[in-house]
Amino acid sequence: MSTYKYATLFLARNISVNQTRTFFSNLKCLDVTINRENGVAYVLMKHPPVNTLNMQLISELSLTLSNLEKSKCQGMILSSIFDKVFCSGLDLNELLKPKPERVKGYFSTFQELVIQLYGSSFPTVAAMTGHSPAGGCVLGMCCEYRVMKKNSQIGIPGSRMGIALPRYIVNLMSSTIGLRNAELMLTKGKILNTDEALKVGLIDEIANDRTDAIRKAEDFLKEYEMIAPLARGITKRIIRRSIIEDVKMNGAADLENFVSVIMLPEVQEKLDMYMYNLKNRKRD
Ligand SMILES: CCCCCCCCCCCC/C=C/CC(=O)SCCNC(=O)CCNC(=O)[C@H](O)C(C)(C)COP(=O)(O)OP(=O)(O)OC[C@H]1O[C@@H](n2cnc3c(N)ncnc32)[C@H](O)[C@@H]1OP(=O)(O)O
Repeated sequence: MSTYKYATLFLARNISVNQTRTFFSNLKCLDVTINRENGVAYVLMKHPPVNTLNMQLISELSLTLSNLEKSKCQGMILSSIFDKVFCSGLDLNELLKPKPERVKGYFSTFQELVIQLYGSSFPTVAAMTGHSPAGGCVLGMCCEYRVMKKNSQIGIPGSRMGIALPRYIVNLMSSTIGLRNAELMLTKGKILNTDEALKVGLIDEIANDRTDAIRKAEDFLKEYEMIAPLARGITKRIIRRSIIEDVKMNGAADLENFVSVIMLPEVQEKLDMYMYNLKNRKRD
């Protein structure tokens, strides 16, 4: 991200550039900055054009989370440098005509990222600056609070593509919006607009634009300033334990099962068609 863009991002919220420090400078798909005053980390995805979760972005997110845990950061805002898209989900190129070992490694790295983000000790907010389909929705659900820019879309279209989602994703959705809403949403592979997402509780607030999304995310984190981090972290882990333990127990079997489904000719055909439609659809 250019210095100008940084300056506008922080000055818009009365934080001087001097109050921030770049946490890592050698990441290709992320900008990670920490506000020295309050210890909040800004993790901004910057993998053009639409933050597709390729192996590099997933690995950098994972590395960053490990380092933030070690650095005792006080909170994290996960966002995107792009105004229209938060994250376009998993890289469909990884799912098309895949080699079994490669695709297994890919899903297992994503699964580890989900556990890491969902189980992080510090508070997390997703400032979703735009569309958040599938894997983008999953990243958001792993955070404790979600702010999404108006006129965006969010959801997981797995069923529409003939793919049953792994159990940990279904559990994550159920714990976010309740069993009934999760059933309706996931069995239909439904994508919601911002208002619908707010109504079912998939997001917590709507933002007018990117700056507003970041400001609302900061306001959420501010509420924790007077709360003891240890007590907060332990409570979060207790609440989140069942999903994390379930992934640890059943994640490997889920993965095997899921990979064999992805390799089925009929699923590959659907994915191929999906990709074709994506490349050839009318842009708005
Ligand atoms: C969907 C279920 C699959 C099941 C897999 C299960 C995995 C299990 C574990 C995880 C569970 C959670 C599920 C995750 C699954 C996924 O994440 S699969 C990916 C699903 N994502 C999508 O369907 C999003 C598709 N993209 C869009 O709808 C749009 O791109 C956008 C709304 C995000 C942005 O629109 P716009 O700004 O108009 O950009 P585009 O011109 O469409 O895109 C630019 C460019 O990027 C390519 N692209 C977009 N998304 C992806 C992607 N996910 N993978 C690969 N490539 C992608 C797009 O084709 C364009 O390329 P060209 O410029 O045409 O070459």
